[in-house]
Order: sequence, then structure tokens, then C-alpha cells
Amino acid sequence: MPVIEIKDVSHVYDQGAAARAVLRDVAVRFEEQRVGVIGANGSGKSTFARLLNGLVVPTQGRVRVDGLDTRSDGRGVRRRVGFCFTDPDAQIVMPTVAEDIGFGLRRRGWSRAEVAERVAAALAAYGLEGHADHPAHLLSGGQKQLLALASVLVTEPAVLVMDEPTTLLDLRNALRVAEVVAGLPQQVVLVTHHLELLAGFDRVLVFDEGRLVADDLPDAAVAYYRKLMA
Ligand SMILES: Nc1ncnc2c1ncn2[C@@H]1O[C@H](COP(=O)(O)OP(=O)(O)OP(=O)(O)O)[C@@H](O)[C@H]1O
Repeated sequence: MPVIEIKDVSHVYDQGAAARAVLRDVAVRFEEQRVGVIGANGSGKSTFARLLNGLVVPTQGRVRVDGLDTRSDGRGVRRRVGFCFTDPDAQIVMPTVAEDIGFGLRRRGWSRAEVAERVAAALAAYGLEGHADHPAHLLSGGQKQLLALASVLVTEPAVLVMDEPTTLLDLRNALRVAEVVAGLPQQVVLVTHHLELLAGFDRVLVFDEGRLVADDLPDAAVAYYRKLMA
């Protein structure tokens, strides 16, 4: 699995007078296949997730994925690290389902035939066959989340970072997305408030007020988090 290294990272969004660090002195290195990230609202989880593919470049410290620095090699990092947002509408970029899945491949210069083949396979893998020419924005919430996943995974990133991908979904769709994620061969970093999704994970990081306060196996990390919230 890729090696992700976060070295002495602090992050401030606004450098003005009211500047407040949303991440403070975070240092962690991981290469496990399943890594969870939990913590209270506003504790810095999304910011941490966005560091991993260079969507956020830290004001201090550095982030490396397999040795590539997000500050100097953002493009290279983003080729390796796919990102799934909480709200799938934020990442639908094309009018139809098939076009949306194919978008990243076309941008990478794949031929029309190769794109069509990959898109067909992705539609089948994510239960979207029969929806190829459907307007993407008219899909149900769960289908949109699956589309977002398909559109990211079709480009075969080595790492998939997911920021609360099941938050907007009903139980059936949340379970469906969880099932797809559980079966992925990729390294997955999952930010979630759905603690049950972390069963079987290799490692769980707990954030509190911008600090990494626990880094443990799921049961111990969740117990720490529950205590913190009590
Ligand atoms: N783009 C931004 N500009 C300014 N401040 C931001 C920005 N994004 C997040 N913040 C602030 O940074 C802090 C941490 O936010 P972040 O989204 O990382 O937390 P989180 O743990 O993911 O929260 P939640 O569980 O509510 O999603 C919050 O106080 C938030 O208001």
C-alpha cells in the first residue's frame, strides 16, 4: 500500500487577525489498507482528508504520498489519490451518468473505445447499468454516491479518500456504499461519523480540536472517542 506521511502539519485557513489553527502539530505515517478518521464536528477531519490529495496544502509542515510532496507534486499526488466528497452533487461534472464516469479517462487521453469499455464495466460494477444515458443529477442520493465512487475509481487511484460518503444516505444506500468500499483493493482513508463502518479497519485516527489525539485499532479508538464526547 502507498505510504502516506504527514509531517508536523499545522493549518490555518485565514491568515487574518482571527486566524485559528484548524490542524495543530499533526504527525502521522501510515501504509495500512483501511484507515478511519473520526472526531467531533469541526475537529479538522475534512481538512486532514483534503491534505492527502493536495486539495489543502498545509500552512506548515509537509504531506507526502509515496514520496511525492503535495506542495510541489500536486498533480502527481492527485493521480494516485482519488477523493470522494460528502455531497456527490459537488463532484458530478457531466450531464449523463456514462459521460461523468468517462470524464476522468478522457482527460487522461484515453481513446474513445477504451473509455467506452471501462465505462461499461464501471456501470455494471456499481449497479448503474441501465442508467448510462440518464441525467446524472436526477439519480437518487445513493445512486449519485455510487456514481461519484465509480467516476473516481475508474481512473484506478492507488488511494481513495472519502469524506463522510454515507452521511446523506438512507440505511440501504449507506450499506451498499459500505459494501462496495469494503471490497476495494485500494488503500482507503475514510472520514466518518458512522462508527460501525470502521469494524475490520486496520487503524483509526481520532481528532480533537485540530490535534491527533488517538491512533489505534478501531475498538480502542472508538472507545477513546466516546469518552471524549461524554
Ligand atoms: N475553506 C475553509 N475556510 C475557512 N475555514 C474553514 C474552511 N474549511 C473548514 N474551515 C474551518 O476549519 C475547522 C475544521 O473544519 P473541518 O471541516 O476540517 O472539520 P470536520 O472535523 O471535518 O467537521 P465535520 O465533522 O463537521 O465535517 C472548522 O472550524 C471550519 O469552520
